[in-house]
Amino acid sequence: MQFSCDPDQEGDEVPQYEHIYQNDFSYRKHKKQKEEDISICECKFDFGDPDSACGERCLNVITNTECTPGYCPCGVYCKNQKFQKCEYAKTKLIKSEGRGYGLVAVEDIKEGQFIIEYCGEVISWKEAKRRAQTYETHGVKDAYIISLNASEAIDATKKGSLARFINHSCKPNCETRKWNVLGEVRVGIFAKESISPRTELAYDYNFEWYGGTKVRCLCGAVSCSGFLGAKSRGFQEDTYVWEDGDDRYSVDKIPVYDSAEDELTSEPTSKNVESNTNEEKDIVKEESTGMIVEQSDSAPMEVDAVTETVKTEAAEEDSSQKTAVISKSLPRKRGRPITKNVVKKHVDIANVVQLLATKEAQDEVLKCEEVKKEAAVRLMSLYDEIRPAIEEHERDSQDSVATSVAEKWIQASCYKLKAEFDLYSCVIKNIACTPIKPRDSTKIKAAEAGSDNNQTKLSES
Ligand SMILES: C[S@@+](CC[C@H](N)C(=O)[O-])C[C@H]1O[C@@H](n2cnc3c(N)ncnc32)[C@H](O)[C@@H]1O
Repeated sequence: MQFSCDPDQEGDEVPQYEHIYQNDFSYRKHKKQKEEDISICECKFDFGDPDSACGERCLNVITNTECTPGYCPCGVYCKNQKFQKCEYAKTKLIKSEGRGYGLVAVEDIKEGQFIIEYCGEVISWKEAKRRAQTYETHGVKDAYIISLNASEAIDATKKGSLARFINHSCKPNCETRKWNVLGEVRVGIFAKESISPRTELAYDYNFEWYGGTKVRCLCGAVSCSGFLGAKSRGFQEDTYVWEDGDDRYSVDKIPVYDSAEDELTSEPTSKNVESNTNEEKDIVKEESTGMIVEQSDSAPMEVDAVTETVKTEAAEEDSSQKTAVISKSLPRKRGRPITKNVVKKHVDIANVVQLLATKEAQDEVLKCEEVKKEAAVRLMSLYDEIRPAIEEHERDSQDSVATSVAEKWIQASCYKLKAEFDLYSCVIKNIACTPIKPRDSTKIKAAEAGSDNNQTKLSES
């Protein structure tokens, strides 16, 4: 159904989208929860203790799983069906300064409280990327696609709940959490702290920037990172001028999109336009904005099979808890190494081998080098194999990389490190213990005159 968000504001354009209270599954069927997959808690309802009905101590609550009606021992008293029953906090749609619409609390919200579900169309990642490109092409500035799981995203651009209006903040009072509801993963907005009425709700988008316009962040936090997606890998690689030991960066040439310029009105403060009670409402509309939903940034895995890279200090940024992410749709450049404060040390094995006088020593070093190359190739191809899992983890750290995948990665990484160690120790051993091959007769004579044949001459290299 369609509803108008702003019946009172004459002359204002109002957002046009279809309001939904449940995710839309046009692209695939909603999963049917199998009986053996239903998780039944051990709560027992006690009339004298209302908290006994699936509160904080409920095993399902602890594991972010909603109880299944008909199976919960607390029956109708079960309090762990908030997504299913749309038990949202009272909120109101407002015009936020410089950032289009936003959502504010209209009642006291407790820390940890479920506020609203982020509903939209459940689509594949492939479709999300395609749509993001299309939205961008059509000049859609706002992004409404967020990550759902390794293979799917939620697009609230055309169909969504009021959660689609929650803006980003670098110091947010809300966060996204994923819950398992009747066999499907659903995304909820939860309070990170207690929130008083008339306070705007905001969560950290962990926006991943892949290219295109850079949007100035207007969250107003003291710790604001300046741009949406500024903490993401793509943004930093594109924007920062890295030099050894120099953390300064240049933003001079960034073409900036200031969302304030797109404001429909110039009213400086929020104005209420709609509330999110569960009544059915008509939607208003307009082509919605394009955005892309991709993964958040986290410490990247680096694979460098060509040069030896020695990090002098941590190049990756802090990979603190990341939640949902919305980003531009350009494809990520894989395998692009982070170069901040990195010193490259290249050991030319061909040169080393030429120094060695005996064939045995040369063969030993060359064999170790082969093993090292194989280990690097193995790690590379493993990266390709497990990339979807890693990328999902980077997008959303709530989806942890499966143990089997992590084990494979650790094993291959250790194998590569050991191969490198073996190569370098083999080089050192042979340089130290093998006669150096003379390069010309002058050097031979000088060597014969000056020292024993067995003496190591590292300086002649
Ligand atoms: C999910 S929508 C939020 C609702 C949006 N304000 C609206 O009117 O529909 C995300 C978009 O809102 C804008 N936005 C959200 N937070 C912002 C912020 N802190 N600074 C600037 N723009 C922001 C950006 O254009 C972003 O792509």
